[in-house]
Amino acid sequence: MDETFKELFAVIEDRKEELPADSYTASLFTHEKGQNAVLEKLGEESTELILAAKDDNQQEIICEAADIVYHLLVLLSMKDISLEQLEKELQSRR
Ligand SMILES: N=c1c2ncn([C@@H]3O[C@H](COP(=O)(O)OP(=O)(O)OP(=O)(O)O)[C@@H](O)[C@H]3O)c2ncn1[C@@H]1O[C@H](COP(=O)(O)O)[C@@H](O)[C@H]1O
Repeated sequence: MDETFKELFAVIEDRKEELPADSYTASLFTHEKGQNAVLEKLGEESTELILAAKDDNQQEIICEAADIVYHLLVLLSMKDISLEQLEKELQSRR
């Protein structure tokens, strides 16, 4: 799992750098709404996650959780926050 997060974050960082035209991730970095594009997505996906949980729909919960993790990593990258910084914060709470 650790590797999956690192690999996904590395792809997101690459997309931020290279901005390929066919990349959804790149489109979030160049969106006319600015950071609001990813913030709105996080809001929408959070609502969808809540609804999936209320419905006790395990598969839907997994999908929405994955959407949130992906968009969260995009937001961290947008704000120049590293995975190590997130890890450090989580470890400080142990
Ligand atoms: N993990 C993800 C990921 N999760 C969700 N999404 C996208 O997030 C978008 C929003 O999800 P929604 O549920 O709102 O779907 P939608 O109805 O199509 O939304 P709209 O875009 O139309 O508003 C969808 O277009 C999904 O494809 C993702 N897009 C990319 N990744 C990862 O990022 C990598 C790079 O992707 P590209 O940037 O597209 O090359 C991929 O290999 C994946 O590993």
